[in-house]
Amino acid sequence: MDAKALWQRYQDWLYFHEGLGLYLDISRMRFDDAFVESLQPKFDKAFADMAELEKGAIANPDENRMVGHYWLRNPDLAPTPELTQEIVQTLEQIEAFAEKVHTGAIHPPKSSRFTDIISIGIGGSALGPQFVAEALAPDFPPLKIHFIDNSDPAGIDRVLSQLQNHLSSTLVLVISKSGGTPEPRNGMIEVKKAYAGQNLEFAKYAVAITGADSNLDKVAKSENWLARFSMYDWVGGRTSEMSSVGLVPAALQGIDVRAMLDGAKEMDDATRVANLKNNPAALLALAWYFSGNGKGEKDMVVLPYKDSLLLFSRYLQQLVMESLGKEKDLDGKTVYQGIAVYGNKGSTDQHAYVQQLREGVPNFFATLIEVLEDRQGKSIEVDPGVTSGDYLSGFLLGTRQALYENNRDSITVSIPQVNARTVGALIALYERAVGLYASLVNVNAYHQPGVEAGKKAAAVILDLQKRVLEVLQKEQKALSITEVADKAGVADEVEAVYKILRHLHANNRGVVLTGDLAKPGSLTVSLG
Ligand SMILES: O=P(O)(O)OC[C@H]1O[C@](O)(CO)[C@@H](O)[C@@H]1O
Repeated sequence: MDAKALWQRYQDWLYFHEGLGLYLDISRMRFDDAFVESLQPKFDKAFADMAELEKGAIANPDENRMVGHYWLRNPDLAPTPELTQEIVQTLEQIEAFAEKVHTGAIHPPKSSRFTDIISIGIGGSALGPQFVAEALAPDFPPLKIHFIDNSDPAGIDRVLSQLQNHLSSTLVLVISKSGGTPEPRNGMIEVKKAYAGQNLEFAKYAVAITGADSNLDKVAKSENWLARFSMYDWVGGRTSEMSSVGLVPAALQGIDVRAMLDGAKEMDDATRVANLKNNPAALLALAWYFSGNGKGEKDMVVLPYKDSLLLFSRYLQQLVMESLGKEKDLDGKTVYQGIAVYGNKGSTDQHAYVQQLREGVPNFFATLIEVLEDRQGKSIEVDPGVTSGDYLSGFLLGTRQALYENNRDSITVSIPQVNARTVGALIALYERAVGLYASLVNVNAYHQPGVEAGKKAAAVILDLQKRVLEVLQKEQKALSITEVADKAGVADEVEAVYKILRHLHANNRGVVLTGDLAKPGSLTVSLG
């Protein structure tokens, strides 16, 4: 296409949301009108599915659940007055709690103010709060947030050692929708121990954000924790940023949660429009479908050209991949769906993997996130008439152009600045795009059977460890790895047995491996 035709295509396909000042440009995706027409029936169905979902249909049939994250930013849409009231009241409770913490009306036993937060959670109970903190927390927040999002002992130690002199003024948020996920449970137990080590009564510092009557809720209730906020079963983990999961940490950090909800609501209104060209989420879904042939054949590379949006790509990775990455479609047919998402930030990645994007295997499409405002206030010139922001903008435009010239497609999303409204809008835009795309490819976007399978597999290994230790205790003599596996009744699992023993050995857990480490089959193991 010549420059004039491209300029025309740009204008033909440009979507602009006036209230949010948000642009979406899919002109550099090479679909044609016939393709768009061919998808129209699928879109008609996707819009109808979405309307049903918003009305409270069981949109997650496997878990027999409604999917209601849209009601969080427009409670009047909730299917019953009780739900509407609950959403409104929870928001008020969150704001009142944050206000009391900020003024010191709620304070720790040995200090007049809380100064820090440890947020313990994983997946959707961490990624949204992390993204929003990075994007929106003020430079000097009323409370500084720290995250524990793994069962990594060294990672937990790092957070605790940074806070060792401030634990007495650190609030702990334990966030888990199910209240039974092992990683946050482990994090909570370790953090609790650290508080006990400083003679601090954990319950006076701890806040639970979890489903009513979950294990976590029961613990928090019986130990009389400082506060409990409930998480609804009709909000999925990866779409929970605008529920108490995201709003409690955001409000505590002084982020304008109402503005975030407003931005999301405005975007929801725009993405509810049952007209492809006037609906930015539908345009995104169209572009994804085109690029990957409706089968995820191309990866989505997300490049936000703004440091504060660094974690957007990681946030989207869960939202897109956990929602769309499914073996079976809604009719039970094996489809292996999904779209792989990765990314970091532009223009930094120019000096990392963009080399491959520009010249290497063309198995992706890029999404460039542009922020029109360079910084708050004036910029100095780094060259005559040129600012750092001009460079960043130039790198973005240059990358988009170079990719296109080498037959690599891209989408550009532009927002006026990074603020609570635009961040809320971005989250809502992608939530809806994922929902629509899921309808186009006929998968359930709201369950995660693969993750459950992974959790079960980990439990099997922990059970194996128990049996292996029992054998060693009973035998009280050196054994080969094969003998341990045989005696534990798991001859088929000899390799897993070896790895468990190696891990215990490496951590001085009373297991000693003797022999040539390069030849695992020759090792003997004993308790030492
Ligand atoms: O909030 P929970 O129940 O601890 O779950 C954490 C995460 O685990 C998953 O269920 C599976 O990874 C995610 O969907 C969820 O965000």
